[in-house]
Amino acid sequence: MAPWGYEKDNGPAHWHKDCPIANGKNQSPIDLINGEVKYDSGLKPLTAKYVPFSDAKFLNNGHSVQFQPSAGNGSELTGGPLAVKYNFEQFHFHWGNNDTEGSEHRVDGKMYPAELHFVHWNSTNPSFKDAVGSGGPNGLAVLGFFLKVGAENAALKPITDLIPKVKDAGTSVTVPSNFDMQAILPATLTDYYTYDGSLTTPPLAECVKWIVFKQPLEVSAAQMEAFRSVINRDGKPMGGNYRPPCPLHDRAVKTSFK
Ligand SMILES: O=C(O)Cc1ccc(OCc2ccccc2)cc1
Ligand SMILES: [Zn+2]
Repeated sequence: MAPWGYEKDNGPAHWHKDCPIANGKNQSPIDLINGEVKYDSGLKPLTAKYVPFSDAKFLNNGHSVQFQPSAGNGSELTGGPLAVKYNFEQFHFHWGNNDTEGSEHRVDGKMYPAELHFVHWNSTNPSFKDAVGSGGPNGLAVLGFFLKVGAENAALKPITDLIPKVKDAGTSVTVPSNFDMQAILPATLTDYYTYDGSLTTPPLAECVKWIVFKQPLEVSAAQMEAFRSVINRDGKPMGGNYRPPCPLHDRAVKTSFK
């Protein structure tokens, strides 16, 4: 199979051939149906402590644009449904070619124009890749933020301003060391959905504690257009780099809010 992607000939319907877990019972993303979620008063806010990175790249890997530090620097996530500390690994985006599509998770069937994922790995493992292969749903913790079109997002502007420099697959650029990743996050990380799931791209490992925030972040129309100018490995617009929702099977989706 050609390297996986989101086109007709290599998209989500093909992924099971290389990754049979694609048809597993704990796959992501899912449609978050408010009538079927269960409030859990034990779900406390999350705490993300992000330290500015001195050496990080913003890159186009052919299927997303991704902020990737060269090494850990003590940036970590704790609290919420998490039993231990998770180390920050990377963040990346999924988006559509118009404002009616683009997010991976959906809420009562509604898609947002984009979704931002902050990926963290369970610090009881020696590395990110070990955490992916550690078995069970506690290897990674991914924070999902829906993006909707509205005011310009000043915290994401240093990143969206770099997009023209990574228009083509395989390109990357150094991110200025004064980039403040913490500023992207809302002040309090309180209202979220959480469930056990998987990577939403191959290898589709079922190793993820998903934490999807109810409140979307806003980005301007110009910032959305910047994402839509990105080109994938086949020279086509990368927009549409989202996997459709997967069956919930017998999983529960819990909420930290009523
Ligand atoms: O945020 C997501 O879409 C989930 C997700 C998180 C991490 C991820 O890493 C891909 C990867 C996993 C193992 C080895 C190499 C690369 C792939 C998908
Ligand atoms: Zn993602």
